[in-house]
Amino acid sequence: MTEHSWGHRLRTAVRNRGRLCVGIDPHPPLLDAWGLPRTADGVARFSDICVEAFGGEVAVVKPQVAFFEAYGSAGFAVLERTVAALREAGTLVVSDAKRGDIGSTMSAYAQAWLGDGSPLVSDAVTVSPYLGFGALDPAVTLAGETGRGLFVLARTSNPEGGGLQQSLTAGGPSVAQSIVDAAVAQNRDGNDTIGLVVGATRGHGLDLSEFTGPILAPGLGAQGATVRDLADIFEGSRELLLPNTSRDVLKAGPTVSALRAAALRVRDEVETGLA
Ligand SMILES: O=C(O)c1cc(=O)[nH]c(=O)n1[C@@H]1O[C@H](COP(=O)(O)O)[C@@H](O)[C@H]1O
Repeated sequence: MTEHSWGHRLRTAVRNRGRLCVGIDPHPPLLDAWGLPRTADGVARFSDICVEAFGGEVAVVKPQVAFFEAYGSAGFAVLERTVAALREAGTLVVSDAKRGDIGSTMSAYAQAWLGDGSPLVSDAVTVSPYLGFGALDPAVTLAGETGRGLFVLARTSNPEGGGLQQSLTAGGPSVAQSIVDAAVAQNRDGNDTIGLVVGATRGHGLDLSEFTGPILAPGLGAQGATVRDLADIFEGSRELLLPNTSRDVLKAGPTVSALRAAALRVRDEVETGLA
């Protein structure tokens, strides 16, 4: 593993600041609760508060792109500033864009989220493998070259995911397991460029024993998963487990101090529960 690699950068961040990944999801009802307008300016204020509360405090922050995209170019401008400010503060940013397309188009998405000099450049991006894992190749290559990462959806936290993800491929393993296996093969260079998304809301039924990369586990809090569930579900694959929570922390806003305290409390609970 090189010092420049995503796996190395992430391990260092987690060692210094814990493994919790806090989401920035400016849902319209949260804007209301924070006394902010449902406009790009409201999202900007929301994001500034989050940057102040989480930047340099937690290892990883995951802005959910949809809540910015909803306001068009003004929303994207807020997202650009938010991502840059968090990275400037030393927090790793996983942009939750869930991109996935045919290879030639995937290359453009990869440039947008992982390319040096792109206005939206992030440390990692979430991607969907459901156009075929191989279609992600341009993003895999660029991430490897730039020391950035991908989080590939394998077994999602939502109840609707199972029908597709648990169905069996022609070769035998489930669709979700075939994604895990492809990620294991890609990570053989030791850089752990490929992470997986595996929800914390139920048993995943996957064999993760050969997977050494990061596992982003959403579902903690608002979707019902507890720290105890994380410990049970991810027994044996906890080294780079990054539990994600968004609304459960964000509901503590709008003051910076309350928001930061909520994030650090969940972070500490997670550290204790997974020790
Ligand atoms: O890729 C994701 O981050 C993701 C995958 C998944 O399986 N489930 C899931 O909830 N997420 C995201 O994780 C966040 C969860 O938010 P809360 O339910 O508020 O904690 C949202 O931004 C979701 O889009």
